[in-house]
Amino acid sequence: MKEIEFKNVTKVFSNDVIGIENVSFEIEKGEFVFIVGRSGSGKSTLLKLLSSQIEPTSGNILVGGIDTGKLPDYKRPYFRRQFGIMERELGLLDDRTAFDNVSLAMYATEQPARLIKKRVGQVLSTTGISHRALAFPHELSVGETARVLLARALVINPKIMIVDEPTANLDPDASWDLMCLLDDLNRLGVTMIVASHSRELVTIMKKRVITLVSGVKVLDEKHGIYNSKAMDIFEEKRVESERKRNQKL
Ligand SMILES: Nc1ncnc2c1ncn2[C@@H]1O[C@H](COP(=O)(O)OP(=O)(O)OP(=O)(O)O)[C@@H](O)[C@H]1O
Repeated sequence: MKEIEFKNVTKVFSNDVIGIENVSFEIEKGEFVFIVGRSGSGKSTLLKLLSSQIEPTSGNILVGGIDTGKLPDYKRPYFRRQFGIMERELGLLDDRTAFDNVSLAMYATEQPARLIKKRVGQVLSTTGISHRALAFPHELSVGETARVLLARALVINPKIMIVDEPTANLDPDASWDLMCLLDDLNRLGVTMIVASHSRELVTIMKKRVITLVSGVKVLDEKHGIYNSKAMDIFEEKRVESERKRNQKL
């Protein structure tokens, strides 16, 4: 079943910078998809469009068959609850423990305190960080922080996980453990969309890989790899056609 559809989606920011250009793809329920590309290629823009944190300039984004552009404002908060978002920009609150940081994400769901406590305990255990539940963010290692961020994204029981650079700044062992955790969650049925710079991990995982070059989707492979050669070729072609365009002007 199609869970996500991007139809000719373009995002141009207010300064005329193109985030992504004419991108189309479909993602099935329960898929694991990597979004790869060099810095500035549009990975975060794509993820933010998907979770309705920003609006497309043109094109359509459908989630569960619903066109997000046609969603009335009053339905948006409920709509967003189907996404668990793990982004470093959405950091932890310094003056709250790991446990409280994760609990806060559940307050909007208006569940009783007893249930929130139970659910947070479960999720901290799933992400392997319950032993640090009472630690404050400055007392956590980078790897532990990543696990708390993951727990916070998971606690609302999302259908779709949007994960931006989960292994940034992690050592190889911690990166691998975290990737395996994402894989385990995916096997439980959560659709997983992960932007990553990690050449080795993307290649080892053998998942679907969507490759962006300068905001354009250039590859979409079922059991893909982090294909930096393809990125170079497409980047060269882009520069060449831009040069030709400029010469004509
Ligand atoms: N809010 C914004 N306003 C203006 N330009 C933006 C904005 N957000 C992103 N951009 C630009 O859009 C392009 C794509 O950025 P994006 O953050 O999506 O890339 P990325 O692939 O996630 O990069 P990185 O790997 O470095 O995080 C870049 O040229 C960036 O400068």
